[in-house]
Amino acid sequence: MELLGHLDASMPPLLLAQELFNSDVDSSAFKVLTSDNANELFHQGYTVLNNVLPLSTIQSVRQWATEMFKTGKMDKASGKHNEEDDPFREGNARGDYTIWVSPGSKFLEVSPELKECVDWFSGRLHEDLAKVVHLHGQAEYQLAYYPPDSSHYERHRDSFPTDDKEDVDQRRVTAIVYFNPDWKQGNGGELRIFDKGMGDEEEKEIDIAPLAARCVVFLSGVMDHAVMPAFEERIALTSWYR
Ligand SMILES: O=C(O)CCC(=O)C(=O)O
Ligand SMILES: [Fe+2]
Repeated sequence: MELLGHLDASMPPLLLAQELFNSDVDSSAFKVLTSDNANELFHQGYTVLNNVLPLSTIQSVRQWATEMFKTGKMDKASGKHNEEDDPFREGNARGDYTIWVSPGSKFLEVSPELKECVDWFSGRLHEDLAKVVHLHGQAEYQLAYYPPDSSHYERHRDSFPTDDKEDVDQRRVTAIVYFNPDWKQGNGGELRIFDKGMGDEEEKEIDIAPLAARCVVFLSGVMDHAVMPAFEERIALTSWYR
């Protein structure tokens, strides 16, 4: 986070990331985004879509993920193994359990509903995002389970800011869908986004409720974010596009 502070001070990360946006976006060809979503992503670095998947799908995936957790099939995200997989993210900062669910993963064979979700991410959403932002085509997908013991994820960023279209290492866009049909105020687990704007105003904290079938999309190298302590089981599927 210290290095990020220095980088941000020399150049607002949103300004850098805006260099990765395509200038002639045909929003009439979008399948899931709206032109408002594309504008928000450019001007503020994040945007929210609601009701992106059927509630029946959401409920099945929730049940399946809970079962996977209870039968010990998910890995503690802070475990050593995962840190080696994903050195960017600090293990002890998070209390969730995860599995990687990229296309071809065995988990997608046993849960057709989870496959439906990953297909949505890797298909329609990815295609729309690629019209807006210069992307290389690689993506990763991770299902996360936060136990209801005030598990959380501390403030962090998913990648370093970049304006380099040839840089294939940095994640560019993060998208997250939530699987919490009965979420209410007090359950916790909000996604907190720290909105620094162009750095000339005071930072704003935006709390986004992890509502079922809601999808939050943000620029991975721009937005600091955290998961607030969860007091009910909290399930999310995250994708990172490079
Ligand atoms: O689940 C969320 O809302 C955010 C998760 C997150 O920040 C991450 O996995 O990097
Ligand atoms: Fe994150």
